[in-house]
Amino acid sequence: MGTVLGCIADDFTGASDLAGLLARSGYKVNLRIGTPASPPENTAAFEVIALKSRTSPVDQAVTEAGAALAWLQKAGATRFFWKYCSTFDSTDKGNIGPVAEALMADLNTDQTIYCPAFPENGRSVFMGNLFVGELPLAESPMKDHPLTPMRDSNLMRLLAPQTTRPIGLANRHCVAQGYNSLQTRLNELKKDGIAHVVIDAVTNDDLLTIAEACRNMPLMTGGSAVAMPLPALYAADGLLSEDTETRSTPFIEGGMIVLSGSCSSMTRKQVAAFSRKADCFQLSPLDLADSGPQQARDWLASRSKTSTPMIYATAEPDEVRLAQEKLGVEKAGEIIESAFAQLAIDARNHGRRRFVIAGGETSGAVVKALGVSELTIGDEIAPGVPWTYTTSNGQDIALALKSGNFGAESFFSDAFSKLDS
Ligand SMILES: Nc1ncnc2c1ncn2[C@@H]1O[C@H](COP(=O)(O)OP(=O)(O)OP(=O)(O)O)[C@@H](O)[C@H]1O
Ligand SMILES: O=C(O)[C@@H](O)C(=O)CO
Repeated sequence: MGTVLGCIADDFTGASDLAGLLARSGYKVNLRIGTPASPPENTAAFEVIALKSRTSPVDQAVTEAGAALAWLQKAGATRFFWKYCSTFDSTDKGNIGPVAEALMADLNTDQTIYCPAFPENGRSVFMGNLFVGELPLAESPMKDHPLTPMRDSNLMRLLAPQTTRPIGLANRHCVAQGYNSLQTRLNELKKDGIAHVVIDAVTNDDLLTIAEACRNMPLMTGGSAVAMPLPALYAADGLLSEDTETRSTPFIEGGMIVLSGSCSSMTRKQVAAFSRKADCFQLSPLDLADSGPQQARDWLASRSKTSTPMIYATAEPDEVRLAQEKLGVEKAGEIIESAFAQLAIDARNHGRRRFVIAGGETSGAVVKALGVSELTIGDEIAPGVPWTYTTSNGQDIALALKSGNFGAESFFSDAFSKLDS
């Protein structure tokens, strides 16, 4: 039996989040960085391809997703999952809708679902509105995101400028009545020509109902949590030939480092907490634009191999706005990401082997720079953030790719303690 579920994620932290949640089932999950150039081999029942396309131009994101789909189809998959952020990170020119429509066309299917809910991380959807904790998305710190400020909480309205076909809702009352009620609602909406169905979910039980009702759709879309029940459902359907496996966590020796390019409110707290015990260097986009990353590189080179330094660009919203006004939004992001890419290579060349990276775009820049093509999923540090293992330049390394808003305040220390336990 080949791949049962083929997943395409729009960023690297999102891909490791999804792979980690699927891996909770014990079934093998492969996490590929970008679409492999060679035909599928050593495939798993669950394949996840990480793209760095969240903020790419639409045409590029659609082309990259199409190539990932074609590879996953060659691997044998007939069901697909399009993973985006649990806070629906996108703009009016965003890629969530266009990629979904392109995948639907390739798969010749008339309907898909949208469910970014992730109850373990406080994301819920009610009457089509996304909440972060108790706050509507547009009132949460996501309103100040550097690249995708979220200023509306209603998923139907957010999707409208990104799609060409009708959008509808299957609300919580329907989901709470269970699988049959949801299937009936989806069929009614399909008869009415509704291609894009936002589905409410507040609890993991809601997500189970949704996964049960949608598990055989050619395309599901959402955050990672709605995919989490799928392995057990496919196993019950007799679709999985292999047994579950116990994961072994390799011991990676060598120095540690934290690289943080996320400016989310949780990352800001994590950086503040870790800076009380770590040796730190703050990257300034304006200084980088003037004189490049040499100062940071020299600072890193002079750290003791046994210390755990943290380099961060993480800043308060006002500081971010100031840099963006001076440099432009894209340029500010790019300058920082390319500095992190260089610093990650330096860190590896200095013998550092255990990396905690905060932020999806930041993780994308670092993982690409380290020349990684695949990640093995290890133990979860916090919901949606597993340790992952790979090789870079012939060296075994461990990487934790932390989504901006995930993890407790003590996450960076928690991550390293987990490796030693
Ligand atoms: N001080 C700063 N000024 C301007 N831009 C910044 C600053 N610090 C970081 N950035 C940029 O902001 C973006 C943050 O995005 P990133 O995806 O890394 O974090 P995130 O969105 O919080 O994480 P996730 O996508 O996992 O939720 C990056 O492009 C980064 O380079
Ligand atoms: O869904 C989430 O919140 C994360 O996996 C993510 O996509 C962060 O970039």
